[in-house]
Amino acid sequence: MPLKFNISTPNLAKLIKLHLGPEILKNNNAWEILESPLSGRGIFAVRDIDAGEVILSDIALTTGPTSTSHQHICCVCYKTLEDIDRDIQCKNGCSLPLCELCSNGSSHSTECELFRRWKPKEPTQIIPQLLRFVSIVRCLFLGDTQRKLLLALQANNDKYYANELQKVAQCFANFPSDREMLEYFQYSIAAFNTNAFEGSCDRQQMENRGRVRALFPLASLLNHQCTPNADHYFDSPETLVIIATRPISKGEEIVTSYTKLLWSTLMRKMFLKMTKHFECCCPRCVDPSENGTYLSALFCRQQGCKGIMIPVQTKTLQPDWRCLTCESVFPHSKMARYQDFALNTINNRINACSISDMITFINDMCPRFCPPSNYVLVEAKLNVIWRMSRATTEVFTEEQLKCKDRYRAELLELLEKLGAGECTLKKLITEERL
Ligand SMILES: C[S@@+](CC[C@H](N)C(=O)[O-])C[C@H]1O[C@@H](n2cnc3c(N)ncnc32)[C@H](O)[C@@H]1O
Repeated sequence: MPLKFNISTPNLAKLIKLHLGPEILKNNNAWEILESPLSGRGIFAVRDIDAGEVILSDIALTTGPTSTSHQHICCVCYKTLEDIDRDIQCKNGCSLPLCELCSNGSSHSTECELFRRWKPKEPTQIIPQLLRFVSIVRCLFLGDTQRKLLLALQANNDKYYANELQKVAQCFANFPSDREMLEYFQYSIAAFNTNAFEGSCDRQQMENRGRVRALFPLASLLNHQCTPNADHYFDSPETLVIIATRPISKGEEIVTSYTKLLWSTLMRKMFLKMTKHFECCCPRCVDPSENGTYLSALFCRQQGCKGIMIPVQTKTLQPDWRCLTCESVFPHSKMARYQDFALNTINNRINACSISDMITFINDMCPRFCPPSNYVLVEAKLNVIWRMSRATTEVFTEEQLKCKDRYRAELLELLEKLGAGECTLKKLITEERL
């Protein structure tokens, strides 16, 4: 089969239904695949859908561990491997982390054999690039329908994806040089980077599972909007569920966000351009006030002025900035330096401070150099709520608990202004399951 499978949209829909099978399709019929005015193919509602309703469930083509987990997980069942000092690598010498149960099962044997044949140069180390490559190697083992689906997905061309394969090749003494196989890997890397979902597959935090990276043929057709009408969660490592965050009318395109909801417009634009190769022109992106949230805002650089500055043009990545009070205009280069300063100062603290120092820093220091609406400060507050809801031994003062409640109320108000509806972030903040 040639690399890249050209298929009409109706035939792609048939193939996806074949992949999902009748049992899964039974309660999975609120959607259809059509050409999208946003880009290529998209998913559309065939009936009115309520907020909170499940729109669709999708079954992965392949899954694998992510490279960024702070704790090692089994690369087959994704359960966290408790004691990192214990021998957690595959007993047969492929170098991948594996739990006791999966090391005795058969699911890992084919990829294990390949890894051993390619000879990892550092077999006693767990190398992040190789963890990320597991999901790509598994594309070799797809059945006919699943392979056709993989090759029918959009796969953006990017020189960094070639680097990704090169870096993997350098980790092995005997990596294949066969052109067909390398092209298949290259294509699979591009398809993953364009379409894959990453997330925790332990929604209830009961199974002790880590983060997974997976490619879903139907959910890969979801286009992006910065204020989306749908969100997702992993029901298991192989199952992705898409839910409506607000009521969706029959005929409306179902869209998710590829970025974090609380990022500023410039941050989202840069991320989408660099990683997904498009410029978003949704209503949120063209509103300089960012739905009245002023997530980009920085203090005016004019001496004596206490106003806030926002980017004035919405189409460029290097806009001029204008003060809403004194109307001074500053070039992006100057404001970008100032934004970087705020970002680095706050992020350095996030990584190094205790929770109580972080609260003091947010309340007493940040207002001197960063408007409260700026997305970096918003993310810092989110981080405090997250750490406080996870802390099991620390005892907080009444004052600190009040701060947490205030941050929560501010964040919920922000999500309301953005029209984010019943999104996963709102649920996590409300239920303190961040
Ligand atoms: C996950 S795919 C979405 C499905 C894709 N439309 C297709 O036909 O397979 C992601 C790609 O779709 C395109 N895309 C998604 N949302 C878009 C939007 N709002 N505006 C322009 N292009 C978009 C971009 O090229 C992006 O890299």
